[in-house]
Amino acid sequence: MVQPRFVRPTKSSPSSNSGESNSSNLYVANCGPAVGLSHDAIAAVFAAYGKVNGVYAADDSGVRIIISFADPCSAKSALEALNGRPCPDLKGRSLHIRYSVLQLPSEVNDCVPVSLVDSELNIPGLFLLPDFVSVEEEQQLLAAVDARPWIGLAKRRVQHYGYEFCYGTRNVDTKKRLGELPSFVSPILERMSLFPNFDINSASLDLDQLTVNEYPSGVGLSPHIDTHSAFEDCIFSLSLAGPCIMEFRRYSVSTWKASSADAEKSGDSSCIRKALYLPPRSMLLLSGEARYAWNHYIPHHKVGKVKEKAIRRSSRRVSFTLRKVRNLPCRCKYPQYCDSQQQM
Ligand SMILES: O=C(O)CCC(=O)C(=O)O
Ligand SMILES: [Fe+2]
Repeated sequence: MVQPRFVRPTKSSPSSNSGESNSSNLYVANCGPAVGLSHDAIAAVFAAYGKVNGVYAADDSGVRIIISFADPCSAKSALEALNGRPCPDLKGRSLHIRYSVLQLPSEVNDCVPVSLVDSELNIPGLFLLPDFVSVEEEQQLLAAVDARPWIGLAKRRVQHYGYEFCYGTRNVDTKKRLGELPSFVSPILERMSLFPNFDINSASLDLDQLTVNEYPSGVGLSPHIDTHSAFEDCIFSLSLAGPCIMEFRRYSVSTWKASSADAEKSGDSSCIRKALYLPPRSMLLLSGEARYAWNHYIPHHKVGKVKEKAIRRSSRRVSFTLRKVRNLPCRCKYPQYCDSQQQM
């Protein structure tokens, strides 16, 4: 079954009025499977306010969920009773609750024209190299990760090497080094200098963190900027097994907190949108402006349109995201998106 998609009501949305809403859906932060609270346990608490149609993961964090009530009055009562207070039946956790609205399929599918080459996007610091690995190397890399244990998230599977990536904080624990990167990525690391115009400081090329993502068809990734304080300038992503469309969004009004999908949900800031087709075996590099100021996003679609042709996602796409963990605060030129440079 396709999971419904929800967004927070915008200020101009007809369903919202000065923070009030007639939505029957609530966005609830600070509870979920990642803190030992099952969707059933959460549903039981909210059911005290009316019929609950469903509980859904709001994102991959495991601590943000959507409660869908049958009736808006139930949502209102639950919000008023539970928001901002410790909930004894949910391990005493304080719930942060807002209204959420169901996104219509037409809104989900409003796609931007998709480019096949990086230069067409005109985003400084974004590069795509097709055929970065051969078909044989692709098979070997897939076999190597398939021989190792996967970690199951709500909609996709992941593996972490070098340092573990924590989805709740979107950061790494620098004290928990898992070890060297596995030897199967060594040939890729040696090839990074193939990127043209490659005058980036070499410290950020000493890559020490690898996240392997396996996306089933139709599964994407919420818009985000990789946390500035977590990783250095260069972020590489190798696509294997299947293609995807990656969208890039630059929001005119944004804060670093907005990068964890909030920018998309808040709806109160306009953005420039561009999209690029990532074929299997290609390597993407996000650096400079592309890395620090643009959200990247993989739409949750099974079929995308590329140059008027429908492109069907294959049964899986596996990506290798290679980054360098940052040990000192970020000093980039984009303080509005930078958690290291926030004014208190
Ligand atoms: O799958 C990809 O290519 C991108 C993954 C990504 O953006 C991330 O792990 O932060
Ligand atoms: Fe990312």
